Amino acid sequence: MALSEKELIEIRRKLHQIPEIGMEEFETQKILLAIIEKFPHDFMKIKTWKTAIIVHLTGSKGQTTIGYRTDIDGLPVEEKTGLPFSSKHKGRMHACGHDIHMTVCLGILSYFAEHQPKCDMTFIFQPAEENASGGKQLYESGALDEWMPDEIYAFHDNPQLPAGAIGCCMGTLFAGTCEIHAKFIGKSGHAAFPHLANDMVVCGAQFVNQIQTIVSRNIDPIESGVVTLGHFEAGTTGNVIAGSCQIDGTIRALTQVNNLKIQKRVRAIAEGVAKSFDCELELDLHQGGYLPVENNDETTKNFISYMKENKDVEFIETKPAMTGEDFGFLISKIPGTMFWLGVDSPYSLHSEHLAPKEEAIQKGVSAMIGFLEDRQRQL
Ligand SMILES: CC(=O)N[C@@H](CCC[C@H](N)C(=O)O)C(=O)O
Repeated sequence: MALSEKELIEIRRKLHQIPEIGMEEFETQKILLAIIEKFPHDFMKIKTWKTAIIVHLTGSKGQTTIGYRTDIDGLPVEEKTGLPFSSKHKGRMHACGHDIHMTVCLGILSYFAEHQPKCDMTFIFQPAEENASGGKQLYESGALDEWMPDEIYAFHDNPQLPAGAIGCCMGTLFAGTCEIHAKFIGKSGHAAFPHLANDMVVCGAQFVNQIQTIVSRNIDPIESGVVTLGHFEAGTTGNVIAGSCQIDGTIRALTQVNNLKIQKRVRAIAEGVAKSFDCELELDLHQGGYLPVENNDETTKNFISYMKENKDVEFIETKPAMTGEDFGFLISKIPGTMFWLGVDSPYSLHSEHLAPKEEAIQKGVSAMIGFLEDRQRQL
């Protein structure tokens, strides 16, 4: 039997309690496999790659393969929702709602495992969306090759949209991102003798300030970009000059051209600051698979038109967002559509208080089963 709403909620709560960091999703994989194993296997094949699971359904007239992807990793966040089914893993939380993503994916899979699709279908449970470009790694491993989708779909939950609403737009949905890891290495010393040391707090502060000019001075104001430095660590106490400074952050831009432009400016400023402070610099700018999520024109036009016409779906045309997603890599290889599923929460993604509304799950499953059936009639 396809999973009922009650079963879906039970599964979501179970998954919510065991969040794991990217590429370490061993328990998550075990639970997912145990659930999938119970689905009918008449036309289903399963394989794993590291902590990923790939499920293939052979369609009755399978000439085209439709892909559907969920991510499965959690974040290094200490949960503070107070929910009775809060995370049991200290310092780990499904603070980006991937427990909702997995549950919706299982709901859709459970339906098609029972109702043979016309097209072949590949369901991808992908690790490490948050930290290690799991989608890119999986694609490049070749594990998808024999079941490679011709088109692919995925969603991200959105606390700002009503529970169960579907949001999407033509073109770019999410920004491309790039992690910044900068370490300035000078010389520590006594607070009273600055001339005998090389103070990396002052150096790091210069870097932070100069970085602020990139978006305001180097990016066309009609376009956009973000440079956020979320982590600054230097020194140990007030009367010791800090000998090193670690700064970490992230770049976001809606086009790859602007992303690369910002990366170039971050590098130039970091190198310039290091030179002017006569210190060493270790700089890592890491984009990995976090390319802009560029929705394909044909699949997205069709997706939006289905969702708008479906009376049971609340469809909201959204603007592009500066969130990143390594689905950007998969969608650069396979045409497809990414969309939002509303989960209505006053807290943002990555908040320790995020508590998505569970009524979104069944709504998301029903909307996607309807869409995927409609799509298969066209192919
Ligand atoms: C939806 C979401 O929140 N995605 C993450 C993706 C991480 C990107 C990468 N690790 C970075 O920090 O640049 C996001 O932070 O947008």
